[in-house]
Amino acid sequence: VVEIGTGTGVSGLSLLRGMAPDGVLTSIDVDPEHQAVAKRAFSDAGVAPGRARLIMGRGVDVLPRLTDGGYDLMFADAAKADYLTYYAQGVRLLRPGGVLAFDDVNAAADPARRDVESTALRDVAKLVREDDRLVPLLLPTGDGLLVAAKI
Ligand SMILES: C[S@@+](CC[C@H](N)C(=O)[O-])C[C@H]1O[C@@H](n2cnc3c(N)ncnc32)[C@H](O)[C@@H]1O
Repeated sequence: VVEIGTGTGVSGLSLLRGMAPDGVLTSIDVDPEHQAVAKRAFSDAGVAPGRARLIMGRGVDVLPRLTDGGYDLMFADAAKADYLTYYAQGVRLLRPGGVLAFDDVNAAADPARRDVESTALRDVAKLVREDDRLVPLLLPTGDGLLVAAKI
């Protein structure tokens, strides 16, 4: 699994709990303090050190360095304005059958919102919907989780 937006590790712990026992979480965040808190949360929860690979940096800079087809799931919960890059990189990173997940997409549902983040979220939702390589699904959880399986 690759995650963009480690935060304090709440989503990372859920992802780790849902993964195979030997599954590895690669989690990216620009903020070293957030990653330090997440690292502690993982260790307090008994996660073996080798199962969580925390990479500090911007998603747009780190994702291109990761291996093609090497991941089962990508979870995006970081810079909304960069979601277009997360989408393009995510399709490359997933193996067939893998899943892309974008958090907070309904935050941009109002077309009157024209800020960079809202526009990027709407653009990603449209691209995912129209992408023949993906089967999308919008889950009404929180601010909306856009999920798409790669076929
Ligand atoms: C909403 S929080 C993530 C919460 C986390 N996924 C969870 O549920 O526990 C967003 C995180 O994205 C990080 N972030 C912001 N811009 C980023 C960027 N350009 N690249 C990577 N991480 C970024 C922030 O430092 C913050 O920790």
